[in-house]
Amino acid sequence: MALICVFNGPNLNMLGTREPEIYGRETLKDVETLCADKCRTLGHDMRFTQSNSEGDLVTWIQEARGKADGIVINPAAYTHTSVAIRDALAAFGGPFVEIHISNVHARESFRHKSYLSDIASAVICGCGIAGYGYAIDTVSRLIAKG
Ligand SMILES: O=C1C[C@@](O)(C(=O)O)C[C@@H](O)[C@@H]1O
Repeated sequence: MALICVFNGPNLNMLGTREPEIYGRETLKDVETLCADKCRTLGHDMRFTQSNSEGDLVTWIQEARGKADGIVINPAAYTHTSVAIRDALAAFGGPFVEIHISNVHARESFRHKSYLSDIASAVICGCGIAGYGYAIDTVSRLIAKG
């Protein structure tokens, strides 16, 4: 049994009411339920967290080192700005998948740049919250491969 951490960045606590035409009407609780069901089906433990603070995300990634087997992360706006989150993920050592609910490449040009994508095992975007399930499937497969 593996441990998969699912980390969520700023404003994702407002899912469901935040720009629903872009992010849909499902809440972060719905995302958590989807991820928990997926991890249970695959036989994995899960830690699911959200923070509006960059430092919390960096600390959680550091804490995952040596404890978690893989990470699924939606860094939200920090995707486009954070060298600190990139550095923490580079030091993690295991597979991580970057996920975005919306298709960031079909949006404003500042969202086309990610500080993480080139070191991620995979990047999923534009699939809605279903993308979290695909990300967990991918991380699980990579963990099994070793
Ligand atoms: O907050 C978010 C959410 C997002 O990561 C997504 O899931 O589509 C896309 C980001 O550009 C944005 O800042």
